[in-house]
Amino acid sequence: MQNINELIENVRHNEQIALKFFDIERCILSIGRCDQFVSTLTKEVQKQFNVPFVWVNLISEPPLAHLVETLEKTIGLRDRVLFTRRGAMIDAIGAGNKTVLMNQDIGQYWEIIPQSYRSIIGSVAISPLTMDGELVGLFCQADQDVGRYDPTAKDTFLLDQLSIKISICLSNVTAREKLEYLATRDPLTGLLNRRQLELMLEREFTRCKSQNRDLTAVFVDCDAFKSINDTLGHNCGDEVLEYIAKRLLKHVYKQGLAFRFAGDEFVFVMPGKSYEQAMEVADSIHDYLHANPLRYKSNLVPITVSYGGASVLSDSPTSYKHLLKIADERLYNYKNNRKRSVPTKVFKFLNKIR
Ligand SMILES: Nc1nc2c(ncn2[C@@H]2O[C@H](COP(=O)(O)OP(=O)(O)OP(=O)(O)O)[C@@H](O)[C@H]2O)c(=O)[nH]1
Repeated sequence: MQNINELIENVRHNEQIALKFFDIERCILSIGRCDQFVSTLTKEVQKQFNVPFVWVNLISEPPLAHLVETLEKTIGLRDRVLFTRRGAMIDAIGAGNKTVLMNQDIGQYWEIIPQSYRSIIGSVAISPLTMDGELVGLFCQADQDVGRYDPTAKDTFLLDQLSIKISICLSNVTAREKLEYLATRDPLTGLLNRRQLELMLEREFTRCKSQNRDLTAVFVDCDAFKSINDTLGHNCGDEVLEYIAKRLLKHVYKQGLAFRFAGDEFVFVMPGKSYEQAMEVADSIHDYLHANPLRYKSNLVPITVSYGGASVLSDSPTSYKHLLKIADERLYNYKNNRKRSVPTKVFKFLNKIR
């Protein structure tokens, strides 16, 4: 008789858990952004099951590589998401792709645990997150109490069910983000595309004008790019564009955004920065490229760029398109003035290997 009561009690308990799973799934199923997904998932599980520490580990390679930038930039996700080697994940859960419970020697798996939790947690449940059968992450729940996720006493069936649901939702959000990434980025350099430049500039231009705040846009164009293509080939040309794009990102990072405008033309935009401040950044990009030729096969390809900028406060443009037009004209003037001087280094090099 007691067994039947126990059985009924178990069924009730499982039904309650299934309802909680349903609530969690309902909250995360239609989320389109990975930062909201991680934030909502971890908070919902904390709330529904009263778990003090919940976080996910994700790989930083495909198919999740495009999520890294957003997730690392989101301040509220500190301790909620870690980018971890797949090897470290396999070390923790083995090859079985099943939930593992631990309350001893947790320290040896430090790579998969946020630093601030390492000395506090007494037990942890680690569940695999998979996409197309491949391990891509771990869903982790932990408590100070060593008995909460005791490997000798607990069945992991329900936790495995939860991790399957989370894996399906992760696949959905990843696919949505991938589509958005492809629609907003230049496929060669990974920089934001021209459409995004126009959307961002239109928004920021209105905001800066109304707040009497500065905003500077700078065109950057590779010198003699056609000759690089013609002499060393299209692949080399592609590498030059990628090299310039990386440099732009490095110098503009945290102060603004960089875009591929068209062909060998790039634009960076710095809200809140004056013309002089943005020009200093352009100078430093130019100087770096000038001093560091690109290594392509057995060649060191010299690269120089021309640039021209315009800003809201010093040029008083009437629209964001006008701002871009002024910057483009300055680039054109700069290029024409320099044509006879600096790029000679590039031409000399190209003539030598022709
Ligand atoms: N490799 C490569 N070439 C491209 C790409 N997009 C455009 N191009 C080429 O870039 C070249 C741009 O030529 P131009 O606008 O004359 O530029 P340039 O030779 O740098 O001339 P100046 O700007 O006057 O110094 C064209 O030959 C395009 O075919 C690309 O994605 N990859």
